[in-house]
Amino acid sequence: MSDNVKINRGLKGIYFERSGVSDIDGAKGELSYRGYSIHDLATHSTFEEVCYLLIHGDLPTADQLAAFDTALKAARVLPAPVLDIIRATKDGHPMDVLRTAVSALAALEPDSQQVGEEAFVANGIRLISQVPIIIAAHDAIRNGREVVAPDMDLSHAGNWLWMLKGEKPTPEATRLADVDFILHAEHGANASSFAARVTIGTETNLHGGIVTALSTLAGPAHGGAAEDVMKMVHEIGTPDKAAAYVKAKRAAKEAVTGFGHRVYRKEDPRARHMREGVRQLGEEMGAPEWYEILQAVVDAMQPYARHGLNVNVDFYSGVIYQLHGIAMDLYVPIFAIGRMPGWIIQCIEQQRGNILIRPLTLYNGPEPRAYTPLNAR
Ligand SMILES: CC(=O)SCCNC(=O)CCNC(=O)[C@H](O)C(C)(C)COP(=O)(O)OP(=O)(O)OC[C@H]1O[C@@H](n2cnc3c(N)ncnc32)[C@H](O)[C@@H]1OP(=O)(O)O
Ligand SMILES: O=C([O-])CC(=O)C(=O)O
Repeated sequence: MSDNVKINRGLKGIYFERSGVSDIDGAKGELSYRGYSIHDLATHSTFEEVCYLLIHGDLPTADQLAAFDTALKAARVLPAPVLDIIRATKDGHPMDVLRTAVSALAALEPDSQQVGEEAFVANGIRLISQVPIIIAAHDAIRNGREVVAPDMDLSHAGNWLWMLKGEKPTPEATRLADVDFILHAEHGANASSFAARVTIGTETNLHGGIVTALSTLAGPAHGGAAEDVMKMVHEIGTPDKAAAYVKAKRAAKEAVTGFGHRVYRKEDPRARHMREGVRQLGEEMGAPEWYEILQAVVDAMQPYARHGLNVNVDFYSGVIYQLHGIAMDLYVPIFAIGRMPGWIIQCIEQQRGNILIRPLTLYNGPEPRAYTPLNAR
């Protein structure tokens, strides 16, 4: 095989498709959804509005938003066999349980087999509502609590917190979860969205794409980072130990989790909103030490920042969840709640004028050789 072929390992810097959904300027550290800055959306919008924006292309009018919200609320229901499957798998990692439950929905809900834009939008809206319910139901079941019934008066974020905890969330907690979902909603050709596109490229249904995306999100190099950051914070223990921790990691050439990004060379623009959330919440709850440990890690990583190594979105989110008393293994599923509209619209984009995604690998195995039968080896 030719030595002249250029291999783009990890598809670094490769454009494989056009997309009208989100724009990332990695050099400037900027992100927008459908032309709207992430900062404006995180400050002024709700997750429901952002879902509408991502899926339909424009911000909704009040009537459009009300109709969209009604459709989302109508979908706050799980078929009983899915709850049985959650019970049967309750001791697994919540991400495995979530993926299994979404797979079960594909088998149980006849509409899920349909393809085409209309079907993807309808099934997408249903899944946006079902995913947080699966996560909350699993957490209740594994802790021996009753599954909490959805509250149709609450927003998407409020209802998720209500079903998770069984108590009405404060407006502040609801808003923090809402902003977290907005910030995680969409991010171009990230690994899980790309994987979903590969699946949809074979002309399969939306549930298949979402199951692929969930599998891909789970790893520590992608959505699993928030959980790892929290483990790191616990391991460090106090701010004065952060510098030694970072030094040891760098000496061992190991990644400091929550830092680094394939595209951003400046700070991930989403991190600023999460940082402010951690700082404020920590102060309000009389637990400022978590923020202080995180900032001590940031200080210790300063020498590497000039190489483009900065915090990413997952650096701060874990501490927010911890302050809310949410179990560490739920951090990746929470990311999935936020990323649902991004996956859905990318699956929709992929199937418009679809092309099978099928790159090449350059063979570097053994030269052709004679086959030896088993009894002669
Ligand atoms: C929502 C998200 O998915 S955001 C990402 C969440 N993941 C994490 O936080 C895990 C930690 N980070 C990482 O593992 C990586 O930065 C990734 C996987 C996110 C991106 O990786 P890549 O784009 O492949 O970057 P790459 O691995 O080429 O790194 C470039 C250089 O920065 C270094 N580097 C990258 N990330 C880190 C890190 N977190 N800590 C220390 N060094 C790092 C690499 O060692 C490499 O150095 P070298 O050029 O001297 O070999
Ligand atoms: O874009 C990426 O590679 C990872 C990321 O930040 C995300 O999915 O939000």
